[in-house]
Amino acid sequence: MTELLSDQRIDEALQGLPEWRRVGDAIERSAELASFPQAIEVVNRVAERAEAANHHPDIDIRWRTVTFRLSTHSHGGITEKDIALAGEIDDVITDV
Ligand SMILES: C[C@H](O)[C@H](O)[C@H]1CNC2=NC(N)=NC(=O)C2=N1
Repeated sequence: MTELLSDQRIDEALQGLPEWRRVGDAIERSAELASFPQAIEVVNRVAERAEAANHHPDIDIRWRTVTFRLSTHSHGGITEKDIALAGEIDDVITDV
């Protein structure tokens, strides 16, 4: 059962996600890639992970900088689904 996380749990989870920060009812991180094509490659790989998880980030692409914002829209806030996908996004960025 997906539930909204407490502020304490969010803070704990962000300890393990040092690139991410809380922005209101979402968590967010940016990454600067080596090129625009590489930024798009990251977005495509994240899209595959998101589809597999049936959980989708908001994505902002500005040249080489990609910003991912995660919130569980159906719950209006941050759930474990956001924490899990954030970890997967970090893996994609590290591996690209
Ligand atoms: C019908 C489908 O399962 C839902 O709309 C999914 C799709 N992806 C989603 N992504 C996010 N971030 N939040 C959701 O509530 C959500 N719901």
